[in-house]
Amino acid sequence: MSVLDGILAGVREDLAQRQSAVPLAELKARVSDAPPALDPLPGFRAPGVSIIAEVKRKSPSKGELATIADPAALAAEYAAGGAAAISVLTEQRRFGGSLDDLAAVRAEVSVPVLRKDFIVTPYQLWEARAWGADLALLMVVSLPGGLLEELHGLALELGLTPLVETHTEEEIARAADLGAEVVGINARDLTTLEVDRAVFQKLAPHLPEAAVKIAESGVTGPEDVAEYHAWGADVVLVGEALVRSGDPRSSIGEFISQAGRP
Ligand SMILES: O=P(O)(O)OC[C@@H](O)[C@@H](O)c1c[nH]c2ccccc12
Repeated sequence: MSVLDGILAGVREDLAQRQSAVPLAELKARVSDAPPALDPLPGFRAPGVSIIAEVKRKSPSKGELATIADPAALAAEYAAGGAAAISVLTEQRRFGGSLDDLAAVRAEVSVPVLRKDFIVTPYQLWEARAWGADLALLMVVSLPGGLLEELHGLALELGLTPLVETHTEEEIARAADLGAEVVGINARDLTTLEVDRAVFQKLAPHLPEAAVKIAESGVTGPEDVAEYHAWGADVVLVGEALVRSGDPRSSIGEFISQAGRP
């Protein structure tokens, strides 16, 4: 079983528990009372590079990254540093996240918030919207056949901006067929956990010209952000380097200014 298969098995078990605790009707009621979702596109399309800053406690490849007792406070630092959006990992077993983290971050920041999780069912999109997300991650690798189209359509219906994540040329072709407006290339291969930022360099030319292009993973410092930007990234998603930074607010400032330099 690949790493991804193992993660998805745990996701489905945890999902079953949540579904019995919180019926879909309850989520739908919350969604109908929810304020409109925020549009991330203006921030993503701003001149220079934009940063999505991630709240990430741990990962399958590195284990514990940071003790984040107050995700809202961290997200506030990210927003103060100029992050165009905040990514909140909500997968519990491997990443130590939760929907409570999402709700806490939503209550704190006024920039768009991404639910970063292994979303494989409609219920999880209703959860994302009910707990305040403005974007939801759709990983092409875990959405075979018509499921990608189904969830992409539902996300749009709910007012969520889908971030369609790819890692291969074939997956980019599927995202393009979808008409995806926001397409990420994850430098990390989720079946092996290997990270190679050059994957973005190689595949970026295949991204739909009109799409917002997002480079994900493997950033260790400002020079990596500048390189992703030079390779065509409009947006760079950073987790580990920020949760481990002593001063995430100024780290984000460096990422943005360094990439902006000619
Ligand atoms: O910590 P990094 O190397 O900066 O990576 C952040 C982010 O790209 C990564 O957490 C991620 C990208 N796509 C995902 C899908 C599921 C879980 C996690 C991810």
